[in-house]
Amino acid sequence: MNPSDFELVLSGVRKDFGHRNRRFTAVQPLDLRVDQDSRIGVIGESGSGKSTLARMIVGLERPTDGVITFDGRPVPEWLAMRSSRLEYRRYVQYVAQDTSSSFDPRKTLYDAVSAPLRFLWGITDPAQLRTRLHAIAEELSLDPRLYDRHPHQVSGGQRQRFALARSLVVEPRLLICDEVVSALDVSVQGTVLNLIKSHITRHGMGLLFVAHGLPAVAFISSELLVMKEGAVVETGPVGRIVSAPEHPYTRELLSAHAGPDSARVEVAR
Ligand SMILES: Nc1ncnc2c1ncn2[C@@H]1O[C@H](COP(=O)(O)OP(=O)(O)OP(=O)(O)O)[C@@H](O)[C@H]1O
Repeated sequence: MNPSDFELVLSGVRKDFGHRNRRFTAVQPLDLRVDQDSRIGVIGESGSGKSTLARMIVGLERPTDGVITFDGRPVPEWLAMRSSRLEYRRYVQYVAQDTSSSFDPRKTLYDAVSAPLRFLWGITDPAQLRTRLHAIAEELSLDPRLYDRHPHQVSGGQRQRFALARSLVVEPRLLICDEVVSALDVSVQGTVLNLIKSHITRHGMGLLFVAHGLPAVAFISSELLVMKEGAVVETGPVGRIVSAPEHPYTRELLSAHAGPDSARVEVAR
């Protein structure tokens, strides 16, 4: 077994929010298996439960029912003790869309991107940190001189790439991207998607990619999970779903991208 191999298993995972008569189910009972070869795209309209699913995997939300295990160990156990929590953060990294709030405005981008190397990997040697940070900047087509700036002193597209750099520099086994390109200009979206795709391929990482936009998801994923009102209504290889969707809701999503002005749905190879 390769050291980067892993197995994440969701069994009967459900998430409810609210209390008593205001209670509702954001994620219906769901089973899913993710490993180092997975490129899973999660798609669905706003409020369908995609982010809640991602947040449960990283431990930002606790399932109401069901179990999530990583290499056979339940996520709450990974997160219970500091040492295993840090280990879990080395294995599973999460990048969300709202990059402005995920960066400390008082810290430079250098501090932000080097923090996980210091805290999760215990790397403190400045020369080593600099080498790693320069390498990841180059890979994400970022000018390393931007590291001296604060998060509000770079563009939204650059900040999103710094957020990716902060996760990718950790070299996780599983990368979870939650709407990482939605707020970007269409031209920058393509660049960022290509960068993520080449990075995960080169480093052999599993990917769970959450987005509204089918073209982005289809480009980067090999399997799709279509969610509607908290339920998975269709799963399967991207190529099959794009060419022959079975569920009416999937057909609806596809037709929303079929117009002459919409981006073409490109399927990952
Ligand atoms: N902490 C919370 N408390 C209460 N309700 C929540 C909470 N987080 C999410 N929800 C609700 O759960 C449902 C699913 O939300 P979620 O963010 O998972 O959807 P989504 O598919 O990711 O949507 P979007 O694409 O807009 O991000 C929504 O109705 C949302 O309002």
